[in-house]
Amino acid sequence: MSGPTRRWVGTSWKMTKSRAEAEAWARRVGPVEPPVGVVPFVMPGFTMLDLVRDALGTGTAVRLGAQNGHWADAGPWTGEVAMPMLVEAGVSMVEIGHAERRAWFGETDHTVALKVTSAQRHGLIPVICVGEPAEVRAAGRSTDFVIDQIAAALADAPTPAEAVIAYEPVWAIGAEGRRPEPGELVDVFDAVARRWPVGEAIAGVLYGGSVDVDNAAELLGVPGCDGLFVGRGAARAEDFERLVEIAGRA
Ligand SMILES: O=C(CO)COP(=O)(O)O
Repeated sequence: MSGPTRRWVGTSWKMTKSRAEAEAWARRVGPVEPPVGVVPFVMPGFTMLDLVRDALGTGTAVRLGAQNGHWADAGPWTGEVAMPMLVEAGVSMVEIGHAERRAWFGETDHTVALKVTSAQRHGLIPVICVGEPAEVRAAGRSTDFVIDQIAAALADAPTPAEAVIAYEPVWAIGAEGRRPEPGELVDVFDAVARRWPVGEAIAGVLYGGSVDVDNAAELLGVPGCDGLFVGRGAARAEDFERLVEIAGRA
């Protein structure tokens, strides 16, 4: 996965959207031709993966992702979805270790590492979510915290160069989150870029947390930021399209 640096623009719908809403979004976004080097992706809920895949259409530039996947290939894991199942559904990327999953569903650095390994064994690009809580930032330990999370996630990765990192500080995510000043992100992006150079050791480092069409360009301007991972700010198809355009100019 070497070559020119890419710009990734992705959205996770988390636990939102009806099938009708999902289909309308995907039908509109599917035919979009992104600017050269921009890689759009969407991560719907599991029950909508086939629907969204079909609504995006064959030949779409938009990659399909899932919001989670289990580390075992199959077995007695009630309620879980295995990476081979995602592959069968047409998924090419899988989100791993989102802050909400770490906070509510017991995800740890260990389970994140297991999932990264499984995703890569099955040819999926893991989107590894990392980010410090507010108290860690207040204590001035953001960079060390994030570096440790990434190192743990990649500890057993068969091909670390084909992993995407999403830096999503916990304090910036969701309706309760605080919009970051780009300057607040510089140190973390700088430290990650030094340790895992893009194109060599990692496929891209994205920023996520309270991104929208108004702050996208300035966030993409943070050195080492290779893209955006967006929740609420990309829920509307037209906003996602704008974000893809903005990434093309950044
Ligand atoms: O968690 C996020 C993306 O995974 C970010 O969510 P928001 O963009 O809604 O803050």
